[in-house]
Amino acid sequence: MKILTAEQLSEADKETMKIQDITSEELMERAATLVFKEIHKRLNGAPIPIKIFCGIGNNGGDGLVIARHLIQHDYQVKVYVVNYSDKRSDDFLANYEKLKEVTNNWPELIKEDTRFPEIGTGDFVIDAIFGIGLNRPVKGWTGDLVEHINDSGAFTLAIDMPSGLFTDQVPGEEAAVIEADYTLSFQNPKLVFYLPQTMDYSGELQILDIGLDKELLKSLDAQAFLIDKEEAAGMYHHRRSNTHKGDYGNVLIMGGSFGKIGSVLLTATAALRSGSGLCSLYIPGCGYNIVQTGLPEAMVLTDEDDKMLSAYPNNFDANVVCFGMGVGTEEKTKNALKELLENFSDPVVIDADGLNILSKDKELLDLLPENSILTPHPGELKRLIGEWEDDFEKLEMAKDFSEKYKVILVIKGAHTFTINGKSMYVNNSGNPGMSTAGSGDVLSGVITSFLGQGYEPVEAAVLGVFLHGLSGDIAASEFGLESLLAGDIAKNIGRAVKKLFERDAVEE
Ligand SMILES: NC(=O)C1=CN([C@@H]2O[C@H](COP(=O)(O)OP(=O)(O)OC[C@H]3O[C@@H](n4cnc5c(N)ncnc54)[C@H](O)[C@@H]3O)[C@@H](O)[C@H]2O)[C@@H](O)CC1
Ligand SMILES: Nc1ncnc2c1ncn2[C@@H]1O[C@H](COP(=O)(O)OP(=O)(O)O)[C@@H](O)[C@H]1O
Ligand SMILES: [K+]
Repeated sequence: MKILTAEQLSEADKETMKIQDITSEELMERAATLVFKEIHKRLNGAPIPIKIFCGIGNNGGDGLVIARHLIQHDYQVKVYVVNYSDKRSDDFLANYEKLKEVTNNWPELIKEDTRFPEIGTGDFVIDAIFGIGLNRPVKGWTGDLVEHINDSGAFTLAIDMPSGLFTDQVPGEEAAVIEADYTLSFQNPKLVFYLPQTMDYSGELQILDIGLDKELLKSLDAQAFLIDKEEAAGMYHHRRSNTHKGDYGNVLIMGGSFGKIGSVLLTATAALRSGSGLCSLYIPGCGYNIVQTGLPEAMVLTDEDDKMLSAYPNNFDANVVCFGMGVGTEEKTKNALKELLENFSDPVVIDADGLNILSKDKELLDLLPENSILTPHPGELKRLIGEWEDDFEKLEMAKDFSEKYKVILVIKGAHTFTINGKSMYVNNSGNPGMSTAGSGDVLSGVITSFLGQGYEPVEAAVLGVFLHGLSGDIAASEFGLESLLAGDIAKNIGRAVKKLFERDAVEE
């Protein structure tokens, strides 16, 4: 799904009104009624005190429409109008009048000197204060109200955006932002929902299709693409019957050092579990028995050094090489990487210490074959591209780096970002159980495998990241978050592929 900016979305609102010949009030009614239906589906008439905080713009207008429907369905609703300005929007005013027609319990005005209403932990708060129209940080008494809501401990549902959150910048230290438990956002996801600095504000996310014109949305340039099951399934290459192992790639994984042979074992297991036809490992001598015993399906070549990699096996005919897990950053090992980059012209996958070597000796970056895939976690990324002020700057720096060296960056995290020049792909699978040693090694194996099987490099990265996360989700549902081992992620890749083509109960 496309991630769009606030400007694109409000433009799409306006264009849709023209195309569908509807008023903005009608569009608001449509959007907010969908929100009401979601709430009604879950509350099912429960007599919980509902407190709706409405701004005076169109986000507040949504809040008023939701209030009207809830009142008409006999919910206990109290509406507060947060009077941060006197410039009420037309649709806010229209819906204010409509609300007065269905209740005598009129909205209460909250102004600068008003004592904030008490909010119990058992209340249900609806945040309709600011949406995508936010144009400056929320401070002063409005900020105090936002903090008051956050401190209440009540379940908070944000409409479109948690109030105080911008779509295109981080809120800033002093600014107040609603910490929502759930966000129902309109039409398309927003980038801030997925960035490490801001993702916690939105809580659980649901995107509501409010029926903006499909053709119009198709024509817009995405700020980024959110990758879910549907997008991943579209990238997957089905295996044909009439094939043999030579059709599925011959990958070489160069990794490990004394005490870190397990890492390369994880990568190779993941490559084979992801469908590689042939998988060979190039490791220091000390790992030979370990790997031959641990993974009989793999072939093993050893370096002349017993404890670390010191060379690249130039005579080995692989179609993809992955380098870096557990290798350390010794000079000898740097030479091994240099030899690889000087002798291999197809895309390579570089992870972990391979990245740290590149960071220490940036001249090596110029040797990277075009479309190579680099898979840094944030620490490795910082060493590679330098410090950033905030997540938005990080993404710009990463795009510049990707363009300059013509490589694909896979920035790992709760939502992994794959960056290919100006294009960004945001992963939407995975769970915190995957914050465990070796899960990155598994990811490199999955990506390497897909690259070896002939996927376009960016698809190998994006699909690999998604399946790695989905496999982690399957493993977590079996073992629980705490017990998840990186090896479990590798083992479940096949199940993850199957799941791509299963229909979820809710979709049916
Ligand atoms: N037809 C439409 O355009 C639709 C709009 N919808 C809703 O409309 C929202 C956008 O509405 P608006 O553009 O009216 O904007 P908001 O309701 O988000 O904000 C209202 C106004 O507050 C002012 N403001 C911004 N930051 C402020 C701050 N920190 N302190 C004080 N005042 C501040 C701005 O002048 C802004 O226009 C969406 O998020 C969505 O909820 C939906 O009803 C769907 C249809
Ligand atoms: N909270 C999380 N939610 C989703 N995925 C996660 C989470 N934590 C970690 N991961 C994933 O697990 C992997 C961790 O990689 P990395 O930090 O390199 O681990 P290691 O170096 O131990 O192999 C990445 O693919 C990352 O996206
Ligand atoms: K809001």
